[in-house]
Amino acid sequence: MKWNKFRLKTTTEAEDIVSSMLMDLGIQGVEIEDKVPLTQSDKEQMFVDILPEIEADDGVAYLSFYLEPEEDKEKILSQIRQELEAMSSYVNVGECRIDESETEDVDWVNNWKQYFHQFYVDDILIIPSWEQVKPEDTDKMVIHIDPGTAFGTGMHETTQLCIRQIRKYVTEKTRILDVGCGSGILGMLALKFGAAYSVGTDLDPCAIEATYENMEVNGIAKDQYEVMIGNIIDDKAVQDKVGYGCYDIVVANILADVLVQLTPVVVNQMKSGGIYITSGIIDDKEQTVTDAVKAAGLEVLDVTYQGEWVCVTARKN
Ligand SMILES: C[S@@+](CC[C@H](N)C(=O)[O-])C[C@H]1O[C@@H](n2cnc3c(N)ncnc32)[C@H](O)[C@@H]1O
Repeated sequence: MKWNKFRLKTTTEAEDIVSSMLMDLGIQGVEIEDKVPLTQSDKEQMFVDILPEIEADDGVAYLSFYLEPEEDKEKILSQIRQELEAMSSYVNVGECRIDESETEDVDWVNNWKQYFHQFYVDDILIIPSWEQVKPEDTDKMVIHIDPGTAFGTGMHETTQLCIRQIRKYVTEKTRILDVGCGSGILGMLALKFGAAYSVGTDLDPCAIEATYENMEVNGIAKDQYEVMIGNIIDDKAVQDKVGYGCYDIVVANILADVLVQLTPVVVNQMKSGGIYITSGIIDDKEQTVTDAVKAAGLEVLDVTYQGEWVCVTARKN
């Protein structure tokens, strides 16, 4: 289907209020493009692993929205112009030029793929499953990834922090539990590092589906990596299925506030002497998570950092 795309030029000062006005007029989904640096809180709230490079802020914001061909665009644009006129008495709405174009099917689901290309984390080649391994890389440790709509390209700092800690502690006897497996990247890499067995859990059915697909592309059998849907924090059936006292490593790359609830539960899944690797922690929340880890009876072994993100590694003694 073809869509009419409209791109409204305004200011960063007015972008939120203009965006709300568009929504109030019944427009579903407004894309905001600006160059305002993300705050710590934005980064935590967004917690996505693909972010395009951002240039210096110039105060300009573009709001894009789409209308279906049968919608009365002249009526809607006229309402928008009236609202912008009224707003201009109390906020700098800027130029308010509205450019129109026609676009083919909007591929909301796959647009991110333009930002995901093969790259290295240390000596590990992480490659989208639609790209080819170059001849000079065939001797490398390679992991093929298509996260679909789940998290876990390996590009995010927190995933990389977890990868390094898993590699540090994994042995050939390791049974690892990845809570919040997303694309399955951590559990699969643990197996490539030599672990015996991985279990992944996630709340999100798309993550479970992506993990199965990535296992297949990477030649990982279902008897090496078991994937379970559900919330281990409060679902006893999931806790029972995952099992108690049987993991050498538990990794959880989830936001700090979830880790605080998760830690006292998941400690029961760990063997004595087991390692707990947690990331997803923006630096403001480091203390909150280390406090929760200690309160659950774990000994903090290591705190590592990349950008504004933190990884806390602890042991169950
Ligand atoms: C940041 S992603 C991490 C994905 C992958 N492990 C990585 O490191 O790239 C966090 C994942 O945790 C999942 N999640 C959040 N809360 C959860 C919970 N209570 N139990 C299981 N999964 C959870 C989310 O659906 C998401 O897939």
